[in-house]
Parts: sequence; C-alpha cells; structure tokens
Amino acid sequence: MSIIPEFAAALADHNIELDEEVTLRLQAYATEMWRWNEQLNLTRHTTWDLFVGRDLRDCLQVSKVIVEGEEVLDLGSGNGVPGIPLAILRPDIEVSLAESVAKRANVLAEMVAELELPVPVYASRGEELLDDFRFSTLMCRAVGSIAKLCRWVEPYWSNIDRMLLIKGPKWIEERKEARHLGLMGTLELRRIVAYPLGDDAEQAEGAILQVWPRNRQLQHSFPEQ
Ligand SMILES: C[S@@+](CC[C@H](N)C(=O)[O-])C[C@H]1O[C@@H](n2cnc3c(N)ncnc32)[C@H](O)[C@@H]1O
Repeated sequence: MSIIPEFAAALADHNIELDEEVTLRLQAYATEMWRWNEQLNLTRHTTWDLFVGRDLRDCLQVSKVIVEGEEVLDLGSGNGVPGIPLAILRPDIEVSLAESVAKRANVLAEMVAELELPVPVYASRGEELLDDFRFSTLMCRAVGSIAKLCRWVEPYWSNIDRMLLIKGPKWIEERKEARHLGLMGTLELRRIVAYPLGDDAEQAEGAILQVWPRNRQLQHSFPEQ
C-alpha cells in the first residue's frame, strides 16, 4: 500500500509530518471509516483535507498532553475520533473506546480488528463503565457540554484522574453555564492547549481543557495556556 497523494498533500498543507508507517495506518483508518459511513451516519468529514484539518488536528493536539503509559477512555467515540487515531499515533498508551449506540460500537469493533489495534470497544455509556474500570484520563470530543459531562462523571471521580475535553471557542460559555449550575465547586478547569482552528473565523481557537478534582495532585502538571 502507498500513501494516497491527496492525503500526503493535506498533511503538507497543514504542516503535519508523520512517519510513513503511522501515515499508512491513519490512511487505513480513514478509508475504513468512510466505507462504513456509506451505511451508517458516522462523519461529515469525508475529504482528506477535512480529516487532517479537523479530526487529525484535534488528535495531535490532545496527544501532546497524554503521558506514556496512560490508560485513556474515549467516551462517545462515534466514528473513532479521537480514540482510534490516538491509538495509532501513541502505541505507548492504552486506549479504550465507549460508544452507547450499539450499531456504532459494532462498527468500531470491526474497524479496530481490521486495523489490528489493541483497543477494547465497549458498547456502553462511558460513565457507567467507571463502575467497574479505572482510567487515568477520560477523553471526550463532541459529546456534550462541560456541565453535562461534569454531571455524568460526578459519581465516578475515584475511578479517573482527570477529564480532557476537546472543545471549540464556545468552551468559555460552557464553563460559565457549569459554574452557574454549581457544578465546578470542587473541580479545577484549566485550558492546557490552545490552537488555531483555521476555520473562517480568523480568531477561532480550539482548546483542550483539563478538568480534575481541586484537592487532587495530578502526577503531571500542564500549565494554563
Ligand atoms: C457527535 S458524536 C461524536 C463522535 C466523535 N467523538 C467525534 O468527535 O467525531 C457523539 C457520540 O457519542 C455517543 N454518546 C453520547 N453519549 C454517550 C455516553 N454517555 N457514553 C458513550 N457514548 C455516548 C453518541 O452515540 C455519538 O456516537
């Protein structure tokens, strides 16, 4: 298999350099995901430019703040972003996927098997898995507001160290809402990665937010961005 020229061009346009084997595995993932997309509604990002500029971009940003050996749960994995690309980019961590819609979870399991990735897939609400499993990081993109996620996770903080939320510029309003609802009282929220979205709005910034219990000393500290 060789690298599809449109994929190589999209990576170059976004100034992303990856080694060949990783590039080929990401290509296999996107191709497989788009094949399933014909049967199930999994993504609207169906060009190499959108895959690189939206999906892979977010995965690369979140990858910066995950440390070696972490056990990460992608809650609401849907089409596999960010969990599957992250597992490809970071073989030094353990990634699990939770997807509550059974059909999508089945497709995720098929994709993971096809790609030969050591990634468990749970057809379950992610927060309910925390009754039985422990993860260092619960990661989430495009699943719910900060308030919603804080509510879901509230009973389970003993089984995760932190949440990493991949958000667009609306995160500031979401933080306001969560504070207003009294959900942030015992939690710390810090933006630990900020990056340009490259969308039409020139000023738009993506954010990786870290949320964790205020009285908890995390093993690795990431400064406010
Ligand atoms: C909009 S999709 C986002 C998919 C992917 N994370 C992305 O960024 O493109 C949200 C997915 O989360 C799933 N979902 C919603 N609540 C969930 C929960 N509590 N646990 C697991 N999956 C959930 C939905 O079924 C859906 O597939």
